[in-house]
Amino acid sequence: MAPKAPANNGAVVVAGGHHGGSTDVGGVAGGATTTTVPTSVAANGNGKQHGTRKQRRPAAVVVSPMDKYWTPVDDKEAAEAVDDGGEDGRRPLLFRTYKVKGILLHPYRLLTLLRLIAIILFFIWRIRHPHADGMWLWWISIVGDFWFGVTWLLNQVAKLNPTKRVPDLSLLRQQFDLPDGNSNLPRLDVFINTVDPINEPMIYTMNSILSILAVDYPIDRTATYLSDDGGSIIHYEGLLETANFATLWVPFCRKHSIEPRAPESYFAVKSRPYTGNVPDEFADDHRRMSKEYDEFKVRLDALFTKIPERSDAHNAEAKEGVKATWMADGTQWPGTWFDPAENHKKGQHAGIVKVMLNHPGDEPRFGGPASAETPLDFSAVDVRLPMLVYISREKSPSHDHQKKAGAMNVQLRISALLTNAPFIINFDGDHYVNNSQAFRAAMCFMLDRRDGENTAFVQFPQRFDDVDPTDRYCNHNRVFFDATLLGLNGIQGPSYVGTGCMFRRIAVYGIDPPRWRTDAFKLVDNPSKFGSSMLFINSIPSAANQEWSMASPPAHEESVMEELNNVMKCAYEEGTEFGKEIGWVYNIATEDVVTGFRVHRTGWRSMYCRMEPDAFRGTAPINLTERLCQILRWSGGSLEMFFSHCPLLAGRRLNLMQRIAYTNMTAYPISSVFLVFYLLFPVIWIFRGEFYIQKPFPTYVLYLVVIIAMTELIGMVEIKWAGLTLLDWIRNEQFYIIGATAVYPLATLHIVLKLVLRGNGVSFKLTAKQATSAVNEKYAEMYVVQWTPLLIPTIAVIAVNVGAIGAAIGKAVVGGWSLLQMADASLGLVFNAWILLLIYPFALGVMGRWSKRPYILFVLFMIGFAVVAAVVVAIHAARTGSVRFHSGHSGGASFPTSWGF
Ligand SMILES: O=c1ccn([C@@H]2O[C@H](COP(=O)(O)OP(=O)(O)O[C@H]3O[C@H](CO)[C@@H](O)[C@H](O)[C@H]3O)[C@@H](O)[C@H]2O)c(=O)[nH]1
Ligand SMILES: [Mn+2]
Repeated sequence: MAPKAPANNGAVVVAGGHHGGSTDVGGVAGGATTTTVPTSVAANGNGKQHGTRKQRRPAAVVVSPMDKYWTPVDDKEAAEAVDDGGEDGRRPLLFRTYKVKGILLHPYRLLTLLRLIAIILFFIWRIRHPHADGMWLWWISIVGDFWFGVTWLLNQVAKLNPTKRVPDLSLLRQQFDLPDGNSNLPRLDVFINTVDPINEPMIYTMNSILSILAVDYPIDRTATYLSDDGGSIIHYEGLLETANFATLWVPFCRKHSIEPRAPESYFAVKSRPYTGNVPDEFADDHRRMSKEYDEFKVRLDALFTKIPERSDAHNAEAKEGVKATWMADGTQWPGTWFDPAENHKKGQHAGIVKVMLNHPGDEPRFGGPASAETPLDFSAVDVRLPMLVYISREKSPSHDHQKKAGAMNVQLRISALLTNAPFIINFDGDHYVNNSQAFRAAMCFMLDRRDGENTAFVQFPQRFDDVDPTDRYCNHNRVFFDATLLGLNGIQGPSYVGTGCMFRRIAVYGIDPPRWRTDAFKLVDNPSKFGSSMLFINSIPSAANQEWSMASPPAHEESVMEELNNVMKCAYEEGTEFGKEIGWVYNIATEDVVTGFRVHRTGWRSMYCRMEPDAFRGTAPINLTERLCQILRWSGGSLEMFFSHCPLLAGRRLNLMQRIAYTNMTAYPISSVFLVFYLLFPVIWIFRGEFYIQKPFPTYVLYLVVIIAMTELIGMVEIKWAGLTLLDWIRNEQFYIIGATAVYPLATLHIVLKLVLRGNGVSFKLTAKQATSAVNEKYAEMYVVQWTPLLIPTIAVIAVNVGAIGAAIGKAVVGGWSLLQMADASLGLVFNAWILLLIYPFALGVMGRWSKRPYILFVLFMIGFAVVAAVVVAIHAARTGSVRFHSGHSGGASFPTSWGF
């Protein structure tokens, strides 16, 4: 997204340097969609353009209402950059920095300060009044409230300086694209991972690959590496089909400048404005492509039957007893077989690397007119395809493969030998490029003159296609992606959260950023930590040079092929620093956060890049159980990181605020222990009458009301600057509570067991992706109830709170409450009802299909209250012989707290 360029600002940049007084920045290389609208042109002839004012409005970037409250803060720098016009080899200014306008920022900070004062006063007051009906509960709640206060503060301080950075695509184009259609942009290796063609439907992975191949980036400067952790021939042949289909799809995308460039998503939208240059051919081409794509999908599906049939035929001939899986060329598949056999099963097979599309060379190659083989006219389109490589690393039962992190470290070495691009971008198999300008956008940060060379990675937000409109399970994580990460962006940069992140290769290698290099600095101080491959070690210096450009396609000599085999062996990493100081970090369920942490700790910074339309999109687990498993992995991994890589002790290269942010990001599951206590506390209601956790009660409630109201106020300011909806905010609260009851206590327990008993941490369980195309019903997956013990604690919390409300009603019927007691009791009820409201999405989740009619849930709740109330009345009647109203004495265990927010 891009805040509107300030209209009357002399600093709206058109750097003169390279292009003299040229006003043409609308180069249409590779299907670019940039438009230039010169309003007045008065170049003064010396390369500086004082009289020129242009509104540059890249068509792919739309001004969003989310940007209303932001204002640019780098006008001066931008103006200076225009003045020196890139002279003396100075890099241009490729993004603009925005901060929240004072009208929101000042109240936001002030409210934070006021709430801090309020909670401090609250604690002082509580400590001075140690009165309660149960002192042990009082103590627990004091510790709990203190912990909530601290974590709230940790969470909040990292958000006090939100910073947005908006890439300037047209300036990048102007600075790096050459008039002859070539480009000076740096080279980029794309990593994409998959494990299983069923659990991660292959159609996603192949769509993702197609969208990457069709990206608007110099064709000879990207190479895509698919890592297949299943060693599956289906992926291998699927990728061959895809490479083949890409010869039509990619030129089609370029010819008509279509978006998005993943066919499944493209064809899902029925109509959209045309932005290409050959509108009269579009309708025909579109129809043909749609047909071709359908046929392509049929071919992909057919692989699941074709290959077994082919193999059966071969096996019948061979008659050896083993049922091998055969490749099309009549040789045995080195990876996993359909009928697993020794050395041909998951977790035990040879390594495979196969270049499917070779480097295309740096000369444009135009297609031909429509013909029998090529049904579309590509005579004015560059039909080259970027390089594409299939990798399946060696697996053996004697080695821990370290899941995704292990796969990525192999990609790191293979790509170093083949293309060795200074930059790397990574995708999960189900995430595709939704905005063809995304790679360029990330480059704006890497190449900017300010902190570009100290920037290790550019993280994009994760956006999802398959989430239901109300985002029941908070899959979008809007508060995190649109508020928290902008906060970090104002410190040392966003944390690395996985898919959709561009890296500087040497930062992944653990090398120091320029800012922290001393005179004694050596790029490779100790080669052996990189392992034994000299080819790999020798590739490091060129990876450090972002201008480094491969003159010719990589050679596939025998020696290189041999070395490729060597670096993907399980044993390669023995005695090296891979998984520790080099590459993606091992032995943790969230390799992403901890890898980013290591990079930040080395002194690098990172940048956050949101754009409109979304850069990348993917699928999210919308089944409650899958979603809970996912956050179990995340929270378990985070907590593990808190103990194994303690952010507080990270050293001076990690900004103090960043350290605080990482502490909060990793220690957050601990809060749940207190939270569960609070949420289950109403159980006392059911068995006892009056019960106060803090006396004098009215003052206590007053404090809580103030503190909670302030949280909500802060939240309301936050949703304004972050551009969130109220629902986004509520979902975030709700899922926090659901996580805190269902998952975080378990994650905490896991880690305690691991620390105390040296057991295993939380492991990486793949989230199953649903195949949307396979089912007719929308969000069908959301209605599936999959039983898991993870559901128990939250169900217990629901039961306790329904029980508490029912008991209160029952007691109100039979008890003789005074007005004051009634007031106390109703406060208690508000708390119970509030808990139920927060847990509501979970309750819907366990209702399965019934949740299509949410009123059923209310009916169930009512029945629950009535039943419990009736039981209370009945017990009372049994005890006293009759139902006498106005007897016993009962009160409210009113129980709001200051938790969490
Ligand atoms: O042995 C394995 C297991 C997983 N993966 C890949 O890892 C990716 C992420 O797996 P997924 O099950 O989709 O996890 P998510 O929770 O959806 O992933 C989020 O969280 C992960 C960390 O927990 C990050 O690595 C991801 O980038 C981020 O999208 C997928 O592409 C998998 O193919 C492998 O390559 N090998
Ligand atoms: Mn995923």
